[in-house]
Amino acid sequence: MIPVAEALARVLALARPPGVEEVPLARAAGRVLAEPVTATRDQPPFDAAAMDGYAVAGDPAPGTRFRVIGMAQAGAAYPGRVGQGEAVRIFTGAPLPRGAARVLIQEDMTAEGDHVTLGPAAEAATHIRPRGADFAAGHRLAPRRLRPADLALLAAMNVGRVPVHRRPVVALIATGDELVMPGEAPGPDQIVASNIFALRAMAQSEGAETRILPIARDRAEALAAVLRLAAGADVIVTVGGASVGDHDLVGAVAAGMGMERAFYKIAMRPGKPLMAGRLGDSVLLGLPGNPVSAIVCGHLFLLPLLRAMQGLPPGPDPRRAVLARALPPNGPRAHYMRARLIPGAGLPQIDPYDDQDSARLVLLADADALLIRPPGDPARAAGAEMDWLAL
Ligand SMILES: Nc1nc2c(c(=O)[nH]1)N[C@H]1C(S)=C(S)[C@@H](COP(=O)(O)OP(=O)(O)OC[C@H]3O[C@@H](n4cnc5c(N)ncnc54)[C@H](O)[C@@H]3O)O[C@H]1N2
Ligand code: MOO
Repeated sequence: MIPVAEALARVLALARPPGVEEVPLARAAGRVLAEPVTATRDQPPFDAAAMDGYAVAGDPAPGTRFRVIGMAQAGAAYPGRVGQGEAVRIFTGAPLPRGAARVLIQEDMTAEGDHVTLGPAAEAATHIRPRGADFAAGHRLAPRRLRPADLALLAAMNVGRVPVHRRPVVALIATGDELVMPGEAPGPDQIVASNIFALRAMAQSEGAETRILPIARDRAEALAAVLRLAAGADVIVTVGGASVGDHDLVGAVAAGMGMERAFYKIAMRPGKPLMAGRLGDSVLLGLPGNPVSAIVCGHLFLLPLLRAMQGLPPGPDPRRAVLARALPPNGPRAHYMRARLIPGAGLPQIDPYDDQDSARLVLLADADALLIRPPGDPARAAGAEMDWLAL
């Protein structure tokens, strides 16, 4: 059994970036930018009016009267120059006419015919957005997962095609004679395959493309056939058949197909029988079958692997909370305890469930967090500060 941190390091060492592709901006949401992108223009590209009103020269005193000599609107500049005693009717977003130093907002002006007069309590602001005030040519957006505002920024930078990391392809394989797919009719000795649906959603949330393969029955040839179907995936995730029972075939079958094993068994609860290695061009993650074990291993190993493959910090990043109740000493394996968070003024409180059975999906679905107890963690009093991971 190796420690969790070492297992994670070995999993990450298996990661190979799946490469870079260019996608249209309209399809770049949630993708990870692969290299810095540089603006080739200033925004705004000219000094622009920030309000509707009148563009004038100088810094006129209250009561000044102007002759309106023309109009500027967004998309159509006033071609001439504005001089003393003159004003150009202007609208938000319009280029500021030459000679203008301020935009007087229309609420401060009284209009009569082709003249306007500045009222007594004019606003001091110039209401001008200088050229390049948002960004100048050369502004760089650094690699990151693209959020909606990033897409608007790239659009404003006039970047129509975006270099992004290719989505890792994840093949998910449930193993076991006892399993049927949701919606099928389970026999009397059967249950419904569940955890692969959580793993699939988790992988998709990290930008992966996922394929759920047929359930592999508990015979070596059947498992080998499904593993062959997974060829070409960047990551193959098997669930179940990882432990020491007579029907736990994943390690032996994958080894027979040439898997180079990185490790088998980790000092972690749940998740002890985790294995990882390289099978052909794929990283193979062999997760334990218990629903909670598989999903917790997904948070701790699959998601960091997918993030690393896309050039992101792998995480997971623990946060701090205070224990809502006392805990006895922990054993030799790190324990990732399902827990509820109770928000408070400072750090939240964290309250682990009494029942930490790795088959309890109801509790996992109810939980907010995994409370982390390191191997050999001593007894803890209520109020102790602890690390946790978000679910
Ligand atoms: N003698 C020992 N027995 C077990 C050990 C051990 O060290 N010595 N480890 C236990 C631990 S810890 C775990 S975790 C499980 C993991 O076993 P496997 O990975 O071999 O998983 P299975 O035996 O195939 O299944 C365990 C459990 O989970 C159910 N299952 C499997 N796949 C799914 C799925 N896709 N969806 C929902 N449920 C699934 C399966 O029916 C079993 O109930 O081994 C312990 N035993
Ligand atoms: O440690 Mo196993 O992965 O829970 O029940």
